[in-house]
Amino acid sequence: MTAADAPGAKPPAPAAATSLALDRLSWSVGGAVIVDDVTMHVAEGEFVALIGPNGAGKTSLFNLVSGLTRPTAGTVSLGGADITRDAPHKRARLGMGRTFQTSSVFADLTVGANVGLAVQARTGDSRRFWKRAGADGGPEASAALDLVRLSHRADALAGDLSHGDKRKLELALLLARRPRLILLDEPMAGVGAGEIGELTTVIRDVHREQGCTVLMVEHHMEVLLDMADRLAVMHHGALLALTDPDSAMADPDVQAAYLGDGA
Ligand SMILES: Nc1ncnc2c1ncn2[C@@H]1O[C@H](COP(=O)(O)OP(=O)(O)OP(=O)(O)O)[C@@H](O)[C@H]1O
Repeated sequence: MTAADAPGAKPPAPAAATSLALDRLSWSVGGAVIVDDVTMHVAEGEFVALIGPNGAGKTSLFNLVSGLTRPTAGTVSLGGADITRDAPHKRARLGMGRTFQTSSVFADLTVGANVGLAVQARTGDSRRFWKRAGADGGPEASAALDLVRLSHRADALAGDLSHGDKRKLELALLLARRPRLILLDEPMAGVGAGEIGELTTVIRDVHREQGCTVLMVEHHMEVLLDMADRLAVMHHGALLALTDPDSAMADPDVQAAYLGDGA
């Protein structure tokens, strides 16, 4: 009898199912290989940060994941379903949500109405939205605003928000669509130093409380180290490392890539 067979022994924890799977993914333009044979599996609920020097191919890989561009080779799967040929809106319906480096909020609407519209876009219930939009966009919008710590700004015009608060609003817009997988494209870009700490906390709360999978591109290394389960390090279009943050930062190849002599 092994220890695992002993009476009262706990069964081994089941391995988490794969959320996002990229298999041998490549993308070439005009003869240049921009994404080079990337294989990466992200588990349900995992937080993976995609890092790498400028021009490494991070945004290009994001575009392949979200469907903005089609790979020249390889596959993208979500929850086991092959979505390689699916358009971005179909991926969104399957539970993939993405923020962009440029803001996508309606500047002339209130914060609450922006989130209310996102809820309505999911439920398709325009009557319910317009009935409640005047107040705060409805209870689901309020819950999303609470989670991103923006409830106190529900009546403000979205265009009047600081960069950091706009990023929180974009997260609330994503949450309203109830994604299984969130793609965050440089959420700290343009955000003032004083707002980075709170935005980091909000992203961490969203990940923990919603239990969704997160893939995030970010240059601010200091926020990633205690946030991400694993770092995926890209260099010259290829995946150089995919491991826990400490191991990734200690990897000589990763250090060389950041110093510019890792070619
Ligand atoms: N449509 C395109 N046509 C030609 N080259 C492209 C195209 N898109 C990206 N590239 C090139 O591919 C490389 C990777 O670009 P990408 O934007 O994916 O890198 P990145 O890692 O996101 O960089 P950064 O950190 O600076 O945002 C760059 O050399 C870029 O010039």
